[in-house]
Amino acid sequence: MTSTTTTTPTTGASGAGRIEVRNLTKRFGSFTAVDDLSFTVEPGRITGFLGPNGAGKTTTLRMLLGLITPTSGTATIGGRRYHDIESPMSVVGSALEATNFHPGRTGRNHLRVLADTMGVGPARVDEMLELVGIPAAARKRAGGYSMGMRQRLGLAAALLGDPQVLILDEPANGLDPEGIRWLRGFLRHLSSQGKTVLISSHMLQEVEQTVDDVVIISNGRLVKQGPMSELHGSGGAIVRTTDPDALAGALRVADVTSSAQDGALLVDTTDLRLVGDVALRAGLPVYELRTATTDLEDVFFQLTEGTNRNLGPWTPTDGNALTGQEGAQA
Ligand SMILES: Nc1ncnc2c1ncn2[C@@H]1O[C@H](COP(=O)(O)OP(=O)(O)OP(=O)(O)O)[C@@H](O)[C@H]1O
Repeated sequence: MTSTTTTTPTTGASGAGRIEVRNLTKRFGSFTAVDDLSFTVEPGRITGFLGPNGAGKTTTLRMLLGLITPTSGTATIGGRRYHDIESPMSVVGSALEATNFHPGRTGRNHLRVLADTMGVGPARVDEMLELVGIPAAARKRAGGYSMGMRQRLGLAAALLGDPQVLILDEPANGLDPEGIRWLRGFLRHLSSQGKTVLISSHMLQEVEQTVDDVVIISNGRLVKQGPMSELHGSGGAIVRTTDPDALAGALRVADVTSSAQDGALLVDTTDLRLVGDVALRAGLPVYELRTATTDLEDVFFQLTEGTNRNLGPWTPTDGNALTGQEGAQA
């Protein structure tokens, strides 16, 4: 998959598509759902916003989208709070959940109503339905949609205004493997156009092949921000040869430490070429040489374990609970 990063006029040095969250806190009564959270999301990249259930992801996204008011701190898009953006839907497209459609209305009508409020023509509606792969289904009532179809309709709605920034809450939920593959390619295409793509998930593995960067939270607090590649860790390299002791000695001379592991050597470098060259000079055959990747499930668990709280005092009772407009101003 290509990952070309082009800069569009809207993503220049002004950081028009940059999301900045600074010291963001949200308390519900005495319960702190989001706790002094700061992170940045860059244009032209896909960022995974990750954390276990109840970590505070949706609450953060709702603050970013002006649906609830922060207790303190700021969340801005291109330097402005959502409510201060002139025509927000042409700057930010979002899908906070996939169940929020009027069941009696067809997918296409749903989009047309939205398009009307945004001053977008009907041709764009059909174009978006085509783009997300549900042009035929769009003539059916949304009440009969599968979860995957609702996700696609939500995506089409988010894209109607051709926004610079896309914010999707658990977009892979309900998609089959083919759907997830499609979503990955689709989001990659958008980010290669310079758009900012932020997607939340409670499963690192679900998005590991999709995202460039991660922001991991637990208990409402940041536990890690950085490129996805960092999570795979500099776990060193694994090398297998006929005489591990001899190779360990040769590596030591080259200033590289190593230790025995299951008949192979775990080498303290990720420079595979160096290890191969050392083995060659030592006259040792190499049967296996690879980067020692870390198990992502373990990484996620280690980063968030012990800090994960149980669900807070409030649990949504139905699918629409999280779209409540508490604190929202039109
Ligand atoms: N309106 C509210 N009133 C009280 N508590 C709330 C409210 N909204 C969310 N919470 C609580 O805040 C915490 C964070 O919830 P949030 O939905 O943001 O988590 P999440 O990371 O999105 O989790 P999930 O992956 O399960 O959607 C949870 O414990 C939740 O019960």
